Amino acid sequence: MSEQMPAKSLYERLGGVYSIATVVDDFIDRIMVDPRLNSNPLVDEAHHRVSPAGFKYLVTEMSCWAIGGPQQYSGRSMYDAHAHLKITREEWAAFMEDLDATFDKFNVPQPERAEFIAIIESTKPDIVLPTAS
Ligand code: HEM
Repeated sequence: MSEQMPAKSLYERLGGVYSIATVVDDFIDRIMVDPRLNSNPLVDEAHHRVSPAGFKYLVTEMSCWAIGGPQQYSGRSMYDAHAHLKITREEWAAFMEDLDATFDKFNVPQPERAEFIAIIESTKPDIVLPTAS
């Protein structure tokens, strides 16, 4: 790439909000019914309490914000949104498998996938707490 051409943000490379919202839509539909996640009664309760549309809105907004889009994330911090759910490492692994399945479905290219996953992984210490084993 020449020096004059600034690198495109991950947000731009993924196709902006219309593409990202489509990916989030598929992903949230997947995780909300995943028995490996809903076997945690706290997650199951929350998955049935929050509206899918609102959940998708917040996850889309956060995703866009985290990867260089113009959006401002207006939701809670990752710690505040998840500490009460006592999410385990096994549940985290299931969540990441669901994410892979969604990326496969939309043929998200490997470099973009890896960048996105690195951002998600950076939130793990706030979501999977040591007390949850
Ligand atoms: C095993 C992993 C995860 C599970 C089971 C999970 C589940 C949930 C549930 C059930 C809620 C609703 C909580 C409530 O209102 O009581 C929630 C909120 C949320 N989650 Fe997750 N989550 C996981 C990981 C992540 C990750 C990695 C991200 C993004 C990096 C994320 C982003 C969000 C956002 C943006 C909200 C909404 C926050 C708000 O209401 O203000 N989650 N999650």
